[in-house]
Amino acid sequence: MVKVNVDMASSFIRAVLPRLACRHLKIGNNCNGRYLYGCNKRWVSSGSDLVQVEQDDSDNEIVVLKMNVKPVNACTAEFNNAMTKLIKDLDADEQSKGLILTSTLPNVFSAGLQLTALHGKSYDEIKEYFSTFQTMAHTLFTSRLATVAAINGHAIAGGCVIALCCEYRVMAEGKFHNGLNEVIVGIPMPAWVSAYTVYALGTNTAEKVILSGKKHTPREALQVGLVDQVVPPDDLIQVSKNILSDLIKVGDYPRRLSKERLRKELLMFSL
Ligand SMILES: CCCCC/C=C/C(=O)SCCNC(=O)CCNC(=O)[C@H](O)C(C)(C)COP(=O)(O)OP(=O)(O)OC[C@H]1O[C@@H](n2cnc3c(N)ncnc32)[C@H](O)[C@@H]1OP(=O)(O)O
Repeated sequence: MVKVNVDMASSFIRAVLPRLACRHLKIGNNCNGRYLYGCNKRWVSSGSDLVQVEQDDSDNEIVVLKMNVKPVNACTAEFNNAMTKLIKDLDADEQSKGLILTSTLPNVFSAGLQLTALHGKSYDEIKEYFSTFQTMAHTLFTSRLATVAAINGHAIAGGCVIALCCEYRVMAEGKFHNGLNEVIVGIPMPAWVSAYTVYALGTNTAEKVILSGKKHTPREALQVGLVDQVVPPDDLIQVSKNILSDLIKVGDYPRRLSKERLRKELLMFSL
């Protein structure tokens, strides 16, 4: 489990918990299902239905992961752990080449951290919860698989971070927002999230995006580079599949090693 920066956790607790005390958020939590895919020789499962797994091609090369934490895909600890397990299992499965990350919910990709997980919790419990999110993000960011985020709705704060961990981001047109609003909700941005954002957007734009806390429309998100493409909602998955197919055409070994080399300089923020 990765360590969470103590200053960040403590500022978060001071800044945000009083506001949370005023809200009573509820969240759905389904933990019964198991999702199998592929032929008899292999299977991957999150051990829960918080993430649904779909195989997408006869060669078992592409997997679609659908976040499924009603009502807004807030990242519960259970969800973070399920995602981490799934991505690690896929990484270990040589047949798997790429994954598309999307959501089962019609208008929300992810609302980020589960704010209710922080209310009334001890400092150590909050640190532990943060580390489940960071471990999940780190696992996705460093996955050997080609990764595409198919953003089918709002991607806020941690939801935007999950998308930034992917190599390519496609967003559906619509009345959705995409952004890093941490400073608005009172969270000093953790260094590792800033580093991932700089990696995706470049320093100057990342600074503007992070310090403004602005929530962008899909078109605005495209302009600042939070997403690479905006498409009609009905085309989202097919476009994502086409992109992923192109990404995995490249020889697996050179691609894998190059991705590792490109991203490894950021690992210091994640260990
Ligand atoms: C380890 C450090 C990482 C640091 C970086 C990450 C930080 C974070 O992620 S902080 C989280 C910041 N997230 C947000 O500010 C998003 C807040 N939510 C929204 O803006 C909206 O809910 C929405 C745009 C995502 C969806 O809007 P809408 O479809 O209108 O749904 P509602 O607002 O009515 O929400 C439905 C339901 O869900 C509850 N809820 C919303 N967000 C969260 C959340 N993040 N955690 C837990 N619960 C959440 C909301 O309260 C509603 O509950 P009920 O009133 O009980 O129906």
